[in-house]
Amino acid sequence: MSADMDFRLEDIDDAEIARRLSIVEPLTDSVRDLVDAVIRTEVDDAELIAARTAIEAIVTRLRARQKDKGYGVAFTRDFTGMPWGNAATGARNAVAPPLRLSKVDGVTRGDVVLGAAYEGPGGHVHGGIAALLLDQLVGETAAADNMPSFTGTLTVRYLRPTPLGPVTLTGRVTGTEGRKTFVHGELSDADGVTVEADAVMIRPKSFPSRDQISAAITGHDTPTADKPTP
Ligand SMILES: CCCCCCCC/C=C\CCCCCCCC(=O)SCCNC(=O)CCNC(=O)[C@H](O)C(C)(C)COP(=O)(O)OP(=O)(O)OC[C@H]1O[C@@H](n2cnc3c(N)ncnc32)[C@H](O)[C@@H]1OP(=O)(O)O
Repeated sequence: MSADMDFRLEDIDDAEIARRLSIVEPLTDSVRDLVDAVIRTEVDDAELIAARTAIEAIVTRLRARQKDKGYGVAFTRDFTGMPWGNAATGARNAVAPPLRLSKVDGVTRGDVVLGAAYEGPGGHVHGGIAALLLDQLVGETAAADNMPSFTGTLTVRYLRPTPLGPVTLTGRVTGTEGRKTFVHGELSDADGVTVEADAVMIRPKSFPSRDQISAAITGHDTPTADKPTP
């Protein structure tokens, strides 16, 4: 598995990450807004056709220079990950709601608003979207030292329909056994839990160590703690 994974070095510091995010996040937000507008607009056909022409022109401009495949996962020298294409959280991915998770006292938590783009049953969240968010939640909950575990098994129980709107995710580790980490995750609306998940997360035996990734991206044997010169 590791052979296919796209790790690369972005030799930048925190200020440069913040600068890039300040440019791309508003762009991604605009595209997210576009998706929502295309779903909800009631303008006439001529306006829809005009919009399509304008959007196609923008796509052509953006494709003037582009990567061959997905964004991959870039790391800085001090091992800050930049998974900006990630389907649930990616800063450059308008498909991502986007989910932002943080860990406090062993609990991973995040709030996100799910709008029209995430609909399954009318007015309610698509079951696949709930599973996507829970998968990311259990992944980040199991991750240690910025090194991921992969989802081996994700069991999802839909307790009641989740209305579109604000939801909260919480996850906690319930046990470990060798390379396996067991995680429980919940997705809730204002009235309580709507979907819950239990996951077996596995640190693959073939996955490179942090030092090996560092060596691969920097050409050195060990990660350097030094920040690059801006
Ligand atoms: C990516 C780089 C990131 C850098 C990040 C920057 C920082 C970010 C930090 C955090 C981000 C988090 C982002 C999370 C994203 C969401 C998570 C996902 O969506 S992951 C994608 C979906 N999952 C897959 O594609 C797995 C595909 N499957 C595999 O790769 C393998 O099958 C794998 C790793 C699951 C197991 O492979 P083996 O070769 O290591 O496993 P063996 O050695 O056979 O078994 C080890 C133990 O695990 C059990 N096991 C194996 N497969 C299992 C399974 N599918 N379910 C349950 N248990 C399983 C076995 O029974 C064994 O248990 P016994 O030690 O005997 O007790």
